Amino acid sequence: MKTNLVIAIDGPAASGKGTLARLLAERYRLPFLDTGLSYRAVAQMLLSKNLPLDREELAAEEAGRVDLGRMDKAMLSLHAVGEAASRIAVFPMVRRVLVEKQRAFAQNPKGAVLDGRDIGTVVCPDADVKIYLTASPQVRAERRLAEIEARGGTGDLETIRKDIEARDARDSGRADSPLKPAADAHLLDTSELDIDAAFTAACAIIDKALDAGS
Ligand SMILES: Nc1ncnc2c1ncn2[C@@H]1O[C@H](COP(=O)(O)OP(=O)(O)OP(=O)(O)O)[C@@H](O)[C@H]1O
Ligand SMILES: Nc1ccn([C@@H]2O[C@H](COP(=O)(O)O)[C@@H](O)[C@H]2O)c(=O)n1
Repeated sequence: MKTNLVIAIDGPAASGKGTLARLLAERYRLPFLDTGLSYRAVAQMLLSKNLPLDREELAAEEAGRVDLGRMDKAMLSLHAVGEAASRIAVFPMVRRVLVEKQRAFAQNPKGAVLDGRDIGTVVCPDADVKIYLTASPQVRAERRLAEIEARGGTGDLETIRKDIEARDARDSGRADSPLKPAADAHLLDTSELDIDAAFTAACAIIDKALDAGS
């Protein structure tokens, strides 16, 4: 019987990684880390100090100050912070510092669920189960808009879709740890799956992998 379980969830912007990862962490009673927040935290620190986003050493210095246990999702969820995060995420020095912290989190004796862009490829290449979650850009933009509207905000679907596509292009196109499925990842397209159906499909993938390993 396996006593330690590491689950890696990767995928493009607004594919539902965080939503799924959180549900899986509850289901399998594992600690959960949204690694995107760590890149957002670095960006937020630079923005709040009026520091430029294009200086690798400065960004790496701020990365050293990130405390994974004290990241405030609500504060970091601004669109502008996500954009800035994807700019500093291209820097190898920043990635090195954050990946070390993320790996330490994944070393929890129980295991962990981590979501991001490079979990299955770089942070936890030996994860027990890797899921690459995706959905069409149109569906992702519709979900993002619904989320904004549910919070009382407004947005333009076309603009959101273009932003999502631009973010995906930057994340997939960078030289260090680009967004891509690990060779042994299970692909899960949720374009036509609601949250419950996506969760059920992911649990089936995980339970099958656990059965095969036991
Ligand atoms: N299968 C699904 N069906 C419908 N809505 C979904 C589904 N999965 C996630 N959502 C919704 O889509 C939105 C984006 O999901 P979420 O924030 O989990 O994505 P993400 O991949 O973590 O985003 P980011 O790239 O910003 O980290 C949320 O409003 C969430 O409730
Ligand atoms: N493992 C990761 C996680 C995130 N990033 C970068 O951070 C940006 C913001 O991430 P969100 O998931 O919170 O939207 C994202 O666009 C990536 O550039 C990363 O590089 N690696």
